[in-house]
Amino acid sequence: MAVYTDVAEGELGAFLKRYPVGDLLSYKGIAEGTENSNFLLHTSSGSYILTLYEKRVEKADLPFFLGLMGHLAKKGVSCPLPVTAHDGSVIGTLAGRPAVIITFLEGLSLRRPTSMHCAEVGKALAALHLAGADFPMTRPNALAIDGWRKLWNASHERANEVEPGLAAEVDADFADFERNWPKNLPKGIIHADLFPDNVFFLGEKLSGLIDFYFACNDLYAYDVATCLNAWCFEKDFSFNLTKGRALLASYQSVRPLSDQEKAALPILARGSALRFMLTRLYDWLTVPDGGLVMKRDPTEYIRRMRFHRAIRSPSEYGLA
Ligand SMILES: Nc1ncnc2c1ncn2[C@@H]1O[C@H](COP(=O)(O)OP(=O)(O)OP(=O)(O)O)[C@@H](O)[C@H]1O
Ligand SMILES: N[C@@H](CCO)C(=O)O
Repeated sequence: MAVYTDVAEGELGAFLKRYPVGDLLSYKGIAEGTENSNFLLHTSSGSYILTLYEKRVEKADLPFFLGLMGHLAKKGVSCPLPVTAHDGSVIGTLAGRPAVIITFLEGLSLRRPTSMHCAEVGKALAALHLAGADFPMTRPNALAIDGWRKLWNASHERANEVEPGLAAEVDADFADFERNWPKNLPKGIIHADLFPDNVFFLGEKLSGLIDFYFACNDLYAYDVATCLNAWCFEKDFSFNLTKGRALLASYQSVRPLSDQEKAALPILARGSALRFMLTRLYDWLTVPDGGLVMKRDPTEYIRRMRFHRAIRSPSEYGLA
């Protein structure tokens, strides 16, 4: 459930008068999502999404996220467009939270993507990387190695409760990443959280990308590695080579990977698996049960870390 902050109808009606969206007809909270409070609005001019930003999104980062969506949409990436208020501002305040209205995207996210969907994602990710190349703002990745370290320090003591031996396993990974993490690969704007719940489809065609609230400047191949983790593993934690091949081939049909990027995929995929394991582990250990925050299982990403550790050649991901 991701409606942390409730909004009264009168308050919302008054807020909407600031935007060229017509009159409010109805609204409801959206259960999906974990980070922010989202509402679906129906107004006399159509459908919109209202987002109230909660704890993890820094207000100072909002101009980057919203500017990026506007930039990408202008360049033909199908993503929500922030609605500008009559006074020229984009970020307002509602129920004591920073609040934004974005356009509604048609489509559905998938629970069981096929290799055809993986191919669509690969192509869209590469198009996003190209379209972001001339975006003028920058944002460092708050969840790069230093950020992982903070999460790990906060979780280390209780890590073995989740999986016996996890503390020593992750300590060894950190030592490896701090020595060997690739630095000189092509870099630019990445989505950094392009999971199936953030991609909409109409049938087999991708209809849009959402949730740019982890977007930042980092290695393009790291974003590819995150997608391999999020899209190409089955529920039994096996890697689906057909899906990997489809995602990577269609990514490369738009933006070919260099030999260095290909060679780095195993360590990037392992690092990305650690990053999602750590945010999940932190929530698992710190967020009270039965609360509003949806906790995700960290062990799914421990399995992925182990899979990548055993990779001997990037061709095992289906790289041509
Ligand atoms: N522009 C949009 N068009 C249609 N639906 C949207 C749009 N933006 C968000 N949604 C809906 O709201 C839900 C939550 O959005 P979003 O993923 O941005 O939230 P979040 O709290 O940041 O979640 P998380 O970071 O966990 O993915 C989505 O799953 C989708 O159902
Ligand atoms: N995609 C993240 C959650 C929120 O960004 C995960 O699956 O852990």
